Amino acid sequence: MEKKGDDLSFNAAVNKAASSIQRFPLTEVQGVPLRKWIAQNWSSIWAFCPHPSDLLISTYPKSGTTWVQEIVDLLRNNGDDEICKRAPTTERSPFLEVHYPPPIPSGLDLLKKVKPPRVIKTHLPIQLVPKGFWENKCKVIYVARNAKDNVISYYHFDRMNLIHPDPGSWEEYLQKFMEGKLAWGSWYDHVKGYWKEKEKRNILYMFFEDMKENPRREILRIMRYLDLSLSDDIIDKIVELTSFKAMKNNPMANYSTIPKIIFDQSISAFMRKGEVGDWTNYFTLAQSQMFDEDYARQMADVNIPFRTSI
Ligand SMILES: Nc1ncnc2c1ncn2[C@@H]1O[C@H](COP(=O)(O)OS(=O)(=O)O)[C@@H](OP(=O)(O)O)[C@H]1O
Repeated sequence: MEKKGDDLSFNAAVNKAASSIQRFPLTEVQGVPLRKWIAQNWSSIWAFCPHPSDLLISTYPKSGTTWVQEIVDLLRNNGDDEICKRAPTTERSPFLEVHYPPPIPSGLDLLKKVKPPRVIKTHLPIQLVPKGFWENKCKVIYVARNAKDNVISYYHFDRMNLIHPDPGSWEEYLQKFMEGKLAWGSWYDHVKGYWKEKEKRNILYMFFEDMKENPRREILRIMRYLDLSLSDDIIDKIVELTSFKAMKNNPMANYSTIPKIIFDQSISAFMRKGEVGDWTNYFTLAQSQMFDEDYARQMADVNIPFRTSI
């Protein structure tokens, strides 16, 4: 594995790797399309063994990962926003599988710099999560978002994320989502995989829509799952600090530290809208009907209570 990146700041390392940064096609790992650098480093990712005290936050991309990462960091630090501004999300809560061209540090490099109990982000579907998480009985928070808003958010993200394949037209993109061809594969398999295992593996399964509807209630759910106990005043403060507006304006949470040659936020902001129901601004009636029919087929074996409006 590339080690040189450890001593370089992220931006300096990105500059060094600039000529290798481009929109590459995805590469499959066990049938799941992933970024090529992740696929190339798959054996070291699969071999990663967490500490039993580590917490995994898992999501299909664009489901509310960053939001829950911020909530967890604040809960673990008693609502102290100064401590939670010590570093960007990417360093406070490293992204397990992420790899870039060298010398940019990988998620595994960043994880080595943080002492357990760590908060680890992943987008891996459940069958690709390294076995050590289950063997060590790590806690896992899974966040799911309704498919229609999820694909809209992902479409805008792929427009500005210059290391993902070009999203093409919205029409084409929607098709790729339904066929499981976007990075990290099928949304349908992802949300179902964790849903079916949630009791057996003690996974806290959350919904983006519930968090929008009643953030306080959902923050308390996370607090209890983490065996923490914070005062009402501190919970109120965390609700405020993790509002969409506060996080959009927080440089340590809004991904503004990622250089423009990777995330070009002049195309679309990482903290874009943060709403439920934005899909109605994009899906035509025909697309919505076609999507719903396909959704019913792909989700026929489960009954996950997704809401496309609140
Ligand atoms: N605090 C808060 N409140 C409401 N919404 C929020 C919040 N933080 C992030 N977001 C929205 O979540 C979307 C980004 O998802 P992720 O953090 O999962 O992205 S990533 O997969 O880690 O790249 C993205 O959704 P869209 O705005 O719909 O694109 C973010 O705006």
